[in-house]
Amino acid sequence: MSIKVAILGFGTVGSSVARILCDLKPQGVELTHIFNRSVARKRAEWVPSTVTWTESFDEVLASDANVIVELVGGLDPAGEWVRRALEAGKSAVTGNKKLIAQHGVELDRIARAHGASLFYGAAVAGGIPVIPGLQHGLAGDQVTRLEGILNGTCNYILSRMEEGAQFADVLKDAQSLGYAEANPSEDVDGYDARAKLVILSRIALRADLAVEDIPVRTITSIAAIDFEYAGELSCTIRQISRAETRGGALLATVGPMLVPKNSPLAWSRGTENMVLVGGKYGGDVVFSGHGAGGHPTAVAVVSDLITLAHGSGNIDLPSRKAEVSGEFLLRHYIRFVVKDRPGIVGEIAGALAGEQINIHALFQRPGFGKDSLPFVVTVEPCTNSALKRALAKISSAEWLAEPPLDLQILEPEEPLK
Ligand SMILES: NC(=O)C1=CN([C@@H]2O[C@H](COP(=O)(O)OP(=O)(O)OC[C@H]3O[C@@H](n4cnc5c(N)ncnc54)[C@H](OP(=O)(O)O)[C@@H]3O)[C@@H](O)[C@H]2O)C=CC1
Ligand SMILES: N[C@@H](CC=O)C(=O)O
Repeated sequence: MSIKVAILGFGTVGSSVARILCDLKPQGVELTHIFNRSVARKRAEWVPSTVTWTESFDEVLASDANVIVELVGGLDPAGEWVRRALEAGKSAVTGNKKLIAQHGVELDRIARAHGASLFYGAAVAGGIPVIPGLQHGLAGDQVTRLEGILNGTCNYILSRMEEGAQFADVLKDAQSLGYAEANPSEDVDGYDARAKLVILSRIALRADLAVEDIPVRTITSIAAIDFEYAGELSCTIRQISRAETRGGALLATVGPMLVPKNSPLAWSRGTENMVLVGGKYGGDVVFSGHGAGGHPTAVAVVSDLITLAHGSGNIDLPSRKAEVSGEFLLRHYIRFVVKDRPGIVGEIAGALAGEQINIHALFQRPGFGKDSLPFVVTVEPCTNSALKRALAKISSAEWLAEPPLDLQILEPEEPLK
């Protein structure tokens, strides 16, 4: 089978897809159209003259291109364009995790109803073949657990902060290198990773989760001092996404966590992503590689195009709607910054004891002024809600110089009692 391809969106990923198609010329894949707003400024001399540059989606829809590659991003108007293309019987390939997390099930239904296919291998973990790996390679297992690093921008920021860089500087670098989303809050506040976790949960756990049900935490509250205290616990800090089935329940969460330095997750640097998949029959499988950036992501898009050109469709793995709980039972790291005076630790211990939460350790580095003194309390495994109630009891204490930072510590979880 031969496919004619129209790329929608000639930005970081779209231009890399065009570049790879022009360089590799994969058999049966012909680039025919490039669509972008104000397209004249996008023209590149390395694109063959046979390719039509256009600002009109209707022109693409009316053309003989039978596959659209949506790399515009966001829900609107990109979602409407994908829907209209599928309804016209054209297949679609996209890297748009926001769209697939929220409307993937419905778009897949539309594709099947019109004899088309919908591929989104680039939507999770950039160039790492985790989606085809789950859809094909692990379809024969019963996956019960997903855990990993799903956002390259956060990993880039946190691994650079670990080396001493400042948050604002590294975020700027991530934006200029094309890793960050158009609105970087999607990355640093956890929404991008959450959308990816929803997609992976659908494929691997066969659970259809509502995006907004998964608790997310921002990485913007992490400070240099947290890497120092994390180091004293033989840990570093990474944005971790987790989902697992436990009994009848589904637990899921996204946010910065303390990761033991001997965990493979701690070794990931820069834009590397890593996904650990736990299967009932096959045990653990790890996927890793570059999760952001034009070329790695474009590899996933071009691989989807080659799969389509070979006439292969997706395996239908039905998912069921599932309710989410964020109540993992884990140790926590709590960093306080206080206006120092006697009795503070006693008040904290009292608030924790009121929720049956036991202190595990207490760290206080010398060398800080009394007006803004950071110290850390770690606690034995407890749920988020119990800890939240305990911290609420001291939230208006006059000695708090800033709200406490609470991070889960990633380690094998104690069995639920
Ligand atoms: N960058 C990455 O590392 C990865 C990105 N993705 C996903 O891939 C998609 C594209 O990302 P990326 O290439 O980084 O984004 P960019 O912002 O670099 O590219 C988007 C392109 O779409 C164009 N565009 C935006 N809105 C419109 C519109 N309304 N009409 C016509 N053209 C429009 C933009 O034009 P203009 O230049 O005028 O803004 C730009 O050329 C997103 O869904 C993203 O989440 C997935 C994995 C990794
Ligand atoms: N902004 C995203 C890009 C890839 O999905 C990220 O940083 O991971």
